[in-house]
Amino acid sequence: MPTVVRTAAELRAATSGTVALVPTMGALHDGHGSLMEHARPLAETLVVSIFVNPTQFAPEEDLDAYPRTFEADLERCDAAGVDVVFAPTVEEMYPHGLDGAIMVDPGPLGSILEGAARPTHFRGVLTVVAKLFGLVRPDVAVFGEKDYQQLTLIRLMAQELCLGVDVVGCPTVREADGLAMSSRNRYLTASERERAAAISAALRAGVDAGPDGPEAVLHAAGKVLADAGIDPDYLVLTSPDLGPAEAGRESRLLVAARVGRPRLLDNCAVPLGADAKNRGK
Ligand SMILES: Nc1ncnc2c1ncn2[C@@H]1O[C@H](COP(=O)(O)OP(=O)(O)OP(=O)(O)O)[C@@H](O)[C@H]1O
Ligand SMILES: CC(C)(CO)[C@@H](O)C(=O)[O-]
Ligand code: BAL
Repeated sequence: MPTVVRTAAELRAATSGTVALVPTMGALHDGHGSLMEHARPLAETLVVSIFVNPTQFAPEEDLDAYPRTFEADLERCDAAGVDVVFAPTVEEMYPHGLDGAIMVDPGPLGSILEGAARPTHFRGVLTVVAKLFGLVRPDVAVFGEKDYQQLTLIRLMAQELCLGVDVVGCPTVREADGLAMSSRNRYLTASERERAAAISAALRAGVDAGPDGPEAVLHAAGKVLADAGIDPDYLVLTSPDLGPAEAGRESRLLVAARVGRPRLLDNCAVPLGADAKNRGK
């Protein structure tokens, strides 16, 4: 079993050599498993953090209801060869309280897409990730592409604040019908769960329409969502770094939609126009 540590002092004693970190909020599934597998060969010590971070939840969100499955999480970490599970208390992470703390400003990229729907979210995410980097001192940290804007912002933060951590992204792990795995999928009823498959189907339709250009991509993806009765919060095509999409280039198609209780996210790469046609040859 991994060594479970709760404080910064215990963490220091438990880690040595090069360190890889996989930050999570627990309720671990195969998506997290793939991050651990990816991270395992990258360093001598593999640390997984499990911390449901209050500052990234708005008051009306599901902080209290967020699934907590610590014993099962430990088993999963054990199976993935994790050395250390860092599961701090809120007091350990926020010794000066949740309001009085210094917070990381995510800048303009933090207020679009997810940030438009959750205005304080990325401030909380970047702050806790910066703290985790400071506590764990990883050489490398691994995050999922499922939360693409989060990954983009963490990469940017590591560069701009010269944190000396190599930020690595991993592909999204999906259920058999294409739905991106997510801890919040458990909030879906059986009929919502069936309907939710349309989100990844919409992305696939968007990719297929890539050779015909950006408008065709958005139209094809939007139609699949509409046919399933899903009204997306956003469905956008951007450049890989979340700027404007450029014809003839690789782009990113991102979607967020509420299906019943949870807000589901997904995204994928979409080659556009000439680029997509060339790849098809
Ligand atoms: N299906 C997935 N494939 C790959 N990585 C994933 C997947 N789901 C989550 N991750 C990654 O795991 C890390 C921890 O995420 P988190 O604990 O919030 O899980 P989650 O399933 O995304 O939960 P939530 O439902 O709250 O969004 C993040 O880097 C996230 O991008
Ligand atoms: C990166 C993270 C662990 C920070 O709390 C969280 O946002 C998540 O699980 O994606
Ligand atoms: N994986 C993103 C965490 C959140 O929604 O708070």
